[in-house]
Amino acid sequence: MMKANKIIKLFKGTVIHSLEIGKVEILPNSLIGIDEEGVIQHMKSNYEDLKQLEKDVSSICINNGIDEKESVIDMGNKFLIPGFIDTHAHAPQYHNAGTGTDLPLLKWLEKYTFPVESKFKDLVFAENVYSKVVDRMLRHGTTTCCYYATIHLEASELLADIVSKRGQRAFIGKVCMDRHSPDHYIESTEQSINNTREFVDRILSKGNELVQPIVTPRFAPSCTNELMEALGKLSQEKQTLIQSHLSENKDEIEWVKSLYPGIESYTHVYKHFNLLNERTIMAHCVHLSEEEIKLISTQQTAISHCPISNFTLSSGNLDVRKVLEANIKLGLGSDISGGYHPSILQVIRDSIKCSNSHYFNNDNHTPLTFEEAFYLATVGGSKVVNLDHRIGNFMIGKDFDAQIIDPFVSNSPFDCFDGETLKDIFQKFIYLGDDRNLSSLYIKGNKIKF
Ligand SMILES: O=c1[nH]c(=O)c2nc[nH]c2[nH]1
Repeated sequence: MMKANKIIKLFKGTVIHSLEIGKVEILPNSLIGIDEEGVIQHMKSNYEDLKQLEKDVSSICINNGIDEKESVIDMGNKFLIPGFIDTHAHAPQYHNAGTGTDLPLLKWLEKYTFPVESKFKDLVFAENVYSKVVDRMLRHGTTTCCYYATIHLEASELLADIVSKRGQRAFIGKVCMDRHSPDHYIESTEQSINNTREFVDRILSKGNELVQPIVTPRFAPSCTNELMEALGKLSQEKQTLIQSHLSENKDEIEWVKSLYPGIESYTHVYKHFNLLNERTIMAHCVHLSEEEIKLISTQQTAISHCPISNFTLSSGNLDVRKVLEANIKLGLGSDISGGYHPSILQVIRDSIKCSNSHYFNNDNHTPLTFEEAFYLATVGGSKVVNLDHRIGNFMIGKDFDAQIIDPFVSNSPFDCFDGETLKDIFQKFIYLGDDRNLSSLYIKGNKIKF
């Protein structure tokens, strides 16, 4: 049984969240109370009698010894939604976001991505880019992010420190690459193993439960067997999450086939090295065979769907319906900077377009609805990072990771009209909203500056 702590803050107004895929609950006249740990202790909705709501506000304030004027946030005609969860982003690549959109994956890595990542050995350069990317993610309502850093130990730790300072919830990975990488951006096997262990220990020793290390073999082609094996063992020993890339681009898949002629498939390569389990997040997964989908499902591995990136690098389109039908954990990723936009709202829109494009070629594909895409950006993401008991929606006992959205802000990118329902306004926000609509942001109950 969860201990009910003293409520220190109340949020009054419309709450919108998902409890199950495809269903968005729109709950006017709601009351959410959080304790000093930022945990939701009270959640009641749909008061028909507003006097009763006010009575409850007063009695909660009296019972918890808090001042009504200071502790109650009346959201008025704004609404509360869960923070977005970005399940795949490359923090250093934010430097390049919006540029270098003309090449497919392997050429793009060589021409644009490795050169910029190699600059992160310079901590001044790193601090500038990392401060900006974390601030930008927060401004777009991303309360939890799975970040790739670079191969550099110190700069990766710096990213974790910046994230901690800003109060974001995140998984941070020091990238591992000990082969098929340029001379200016490669580590020895020994360096990669030792620095990853050191990185994991350093992050864990900081004791910030919101910021966790994640073991990060870049992708199978850039890691030797010895490194892959060591990373599988390390993540098992430390019980960390694992993130990598899988089946994004057809040339990449052919390359993996040539590197591992004896192994059944790209997905089986990760399985072979104990890197495909219930703590793993695989980005992209665009070209999986039926066998590979089955294996991912059996292993309870999660997929991060990155449609902006998949369109931009001309990688292909993930069939989300197939993934959902296989009962695979699925969330959304910006994949900065393969994906050019840091906003999960933009990723939601492209996930719907991606699914629609499947439908053009296959009548049996039911296109993703905006309600489903919103679920993937919130609850879906929470399952991907194995934190669905803590975040994703506003159930009692979960942490309060939330965005207060103002659809009527003076410079709003969309207009609302008389007679529109809350659902209409919410849908307009999903399709047309942006950071101008973000009024306040909370992570584990803390109000975040952005
Ligand atoms: O979209 C991607 N971005 C990357 O940085 C990367 N590295 C390997 N595979 C990758 N795919």
